[in-house]
Amino acid sequence: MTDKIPVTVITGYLGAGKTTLLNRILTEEHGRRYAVIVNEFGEIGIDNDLVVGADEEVFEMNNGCICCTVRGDLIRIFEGLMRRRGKFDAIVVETTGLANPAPVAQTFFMDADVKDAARLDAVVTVADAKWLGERLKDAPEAKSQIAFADVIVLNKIDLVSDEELAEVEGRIRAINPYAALHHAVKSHVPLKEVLERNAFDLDRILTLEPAFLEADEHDHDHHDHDHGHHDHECGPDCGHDHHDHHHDGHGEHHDHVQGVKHFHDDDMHSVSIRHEGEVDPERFVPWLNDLIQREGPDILRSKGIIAFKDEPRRFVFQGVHQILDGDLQREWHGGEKRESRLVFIGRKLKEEAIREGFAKDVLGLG
Ligand SMILES: Nc1nc2c(ncn2[C@@H]2O[C@H](COP(=O)(O)OP(=O)(O)OP(=O)(O)O)[C@@H](O)[C@H]2O)c(=O)[nH]1
Repeated sequence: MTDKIPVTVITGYLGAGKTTLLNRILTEEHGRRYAVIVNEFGEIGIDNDLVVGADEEVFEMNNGCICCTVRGDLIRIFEGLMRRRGKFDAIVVETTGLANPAPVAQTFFMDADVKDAARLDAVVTVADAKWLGERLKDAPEAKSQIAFADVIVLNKIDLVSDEELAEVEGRIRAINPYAALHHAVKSHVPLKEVLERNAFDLDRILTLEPAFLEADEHDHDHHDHDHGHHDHECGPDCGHDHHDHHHDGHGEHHDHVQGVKHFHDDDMHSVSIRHEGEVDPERFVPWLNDLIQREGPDILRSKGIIAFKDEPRRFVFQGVHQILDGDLQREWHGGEKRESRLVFIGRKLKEEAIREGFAKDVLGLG
């Protein structure tokens, strides 16, 4: 797994700050060499001119917005890149003009050659703090981009008040409580928070946000519980769960929970399941496959770490819509609790049915 080239997919709504982030990646001193694939649907290489001072080569995909074309193009470009392996350390795909990052992300699970050579490191969604709230109401693709994210750069915070920021962050968290979230001006985030994070090491995703998970599972309707405090009410020692909240000298905040209001999104949300113990792979795998086949159009992302009976290694899976990928990875450590945790993020998920299915089909209860 480690010798695979990490691929970062940057997505986000029109004008959110993706090119600004890409420029940062290409110009900042980080000692790494990035190959960049820019996705210019129906446009003629405008972004190329905006990518300043890049030593790296920029590959363009000019085509229509159709999944197969995207995959075909990406695979072709990717194969070309792979012939020059050794010239770069990682790949960044910017999906400008492509509302839905699914076909790009799926390529890394579907195509055998691509899968052997590369791994999807993270989907990074750049969001416009000023306009995201509106776009979440009227643009389904803006919502999907939030749901897909492993990392969210909440950009343009210079244009909003603290209250507006708390609101938009709350709305993001209602859809995706799992992504690492960074506030930014001009997409200024420490690049180590965005690139080569191995965000698919699900340990982080499945353990970092317990407060949000609890809230999401049990407290949908209470907008003013513990996490609904405003900044001025909540000092550094207040005891609320601030996670890794810190300043890095540029005014950005990371994984910022403080002051965030809690919302429920009627349309897009997440379901997490935690089973404190092992499961039988003979029961689990068919259940998961069946669920993903049935509900795949609505499940945008699925992720999990599973403790299989009589198996010393952890089974780790992830998926984009119906495309699932999973394998046995490292062994469970001595002190580690053998438990199974799964997360589904999607549209109008049938939460009760998913839970009941897990209890009945996997655990054999009821
Ligand atoms: N006020 C403010 N403007 C910003 C910030 N970040 C980017 N911008 C501006 O927003 C505009 C859009 O930024 P881009 O980086 O081109 O956004 P994009 O997501 O690549 O846009 P498309 O490629 O058109 O989808 C530019 O004029 C940027 O200078 C920010 O944090 N604050």
